[in-house]
Amino acid sequence: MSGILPEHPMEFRELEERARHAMSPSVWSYVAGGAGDEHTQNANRAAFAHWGLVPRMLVGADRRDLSVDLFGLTLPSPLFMAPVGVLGICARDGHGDLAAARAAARTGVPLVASTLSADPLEEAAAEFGGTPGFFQLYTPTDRALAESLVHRAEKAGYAGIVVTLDTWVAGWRPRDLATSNFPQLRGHCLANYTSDPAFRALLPGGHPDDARDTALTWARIFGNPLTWDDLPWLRSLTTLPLILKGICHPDDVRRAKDYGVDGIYCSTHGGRQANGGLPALDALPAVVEAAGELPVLFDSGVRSGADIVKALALGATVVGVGRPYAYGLALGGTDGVAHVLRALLAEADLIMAVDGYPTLADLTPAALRRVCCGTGPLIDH
Ligand SMILES: Cc1cc2nc3c(=O)[nH]c(=O)nc-3n(C[C@H](O)[C@H](O)[C@H](O)COP(=O)(O)O)c2cc1C
Ligand SMILES: O=C(O)C(=O)c1ccccc1
Repeated sequence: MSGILPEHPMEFRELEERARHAMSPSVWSYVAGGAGDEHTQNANRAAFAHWGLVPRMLVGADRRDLSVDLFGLTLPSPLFMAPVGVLGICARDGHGDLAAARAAARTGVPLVASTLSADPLEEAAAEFGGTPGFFQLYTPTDRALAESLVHRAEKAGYAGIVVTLDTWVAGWRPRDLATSNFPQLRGHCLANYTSDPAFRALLPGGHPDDARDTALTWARIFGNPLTWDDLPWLRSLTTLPLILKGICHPDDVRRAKDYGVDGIYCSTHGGRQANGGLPALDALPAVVEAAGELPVLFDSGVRSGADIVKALALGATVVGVGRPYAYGLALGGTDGVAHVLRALLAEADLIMAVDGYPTLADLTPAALRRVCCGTGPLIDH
């Protein structure tokens, strides 16, 4: 604050605005957009304004500890990068997965690497440095391919497998429909498939040289409408921590526990999949209660350090962001991602200092009050 201006935006609004100009219109509308009229996407954000942290004084919060234990790992902070399947096309050089992985190495903020990536999962893992990484699985209909992806992630050193359940079919996305634009159908971000022998075996010629064949084969096998009956098979694939993403109902949490999963990931996919749903933050308390000892990962609508603190107080073990770091990536590659993550963490840390909650253990629901009307509409553009 002594006169040197920051290179990257300090406010989410400006980050979003500048990212919009840095990205091509089709990438922008895919990343920024959501399902239907984006009511749920915006409600995800607005839900945070319905909670207020109650300041406590004379606590002596001059030192804070934001570290957290997750699956036996000690993370320096409770923030993570949610899986974003098009990081490759968000980055100017086409290697957004590597850039995000390098930002993870630099900040200690783990990346949940998407199945849909421009850089194969092994190459991303090689950039993690000492920071653990997680692999997000879109379970294909082809079981041999699912097994291959999980075993590759194990071999590459990933610390856990996140299985996304809410996206075996793409939601109703007017922005993408209006522009007839779906990146993977244009062959983007399929490196984990094209590098996999089990996927290659499904291609007409056994080789991914024909982009159209590759995209069509991908579209045919991408989405597996899993049921609870598939859970023993999924569980049998790995001894790594298994986390289910997209869980918002306490009964689903209890059932997942019965099948031996290690973590619950409460999310509404950033409002990209189903419109008209409840905000993820409103689902969180019941999910946390049902999860008991199991860690709860949370995302959807987090745009500030204050949002992180509120989600933690409502019981999240760790809190993820999606679009914000994708925007940082579009603006400034690894530096841009690290900037976004550090700004979020610095704000969370300062709020914990000023409001007198020096450790994560101090952040409980008792630190929050329900606020009647919030601050009016918050809209992602
Ligand atoms: C462009 C984009 C691509 C995404 N791709 C994936 C993905 O490949 N796998 C997945 O599980 N979730 C994916 N998500 C959902 C995110 O993991 C996360 O749930 C969501 O972005 C959180 O909401 P936020 O953007 O409001 O932070 C994607 C989100 C965006 C914005
Ligand atoms: O765009 C997404 O959010 C996403 O993860 C996805 C990936 C493939 C098909 C549909 C949605």
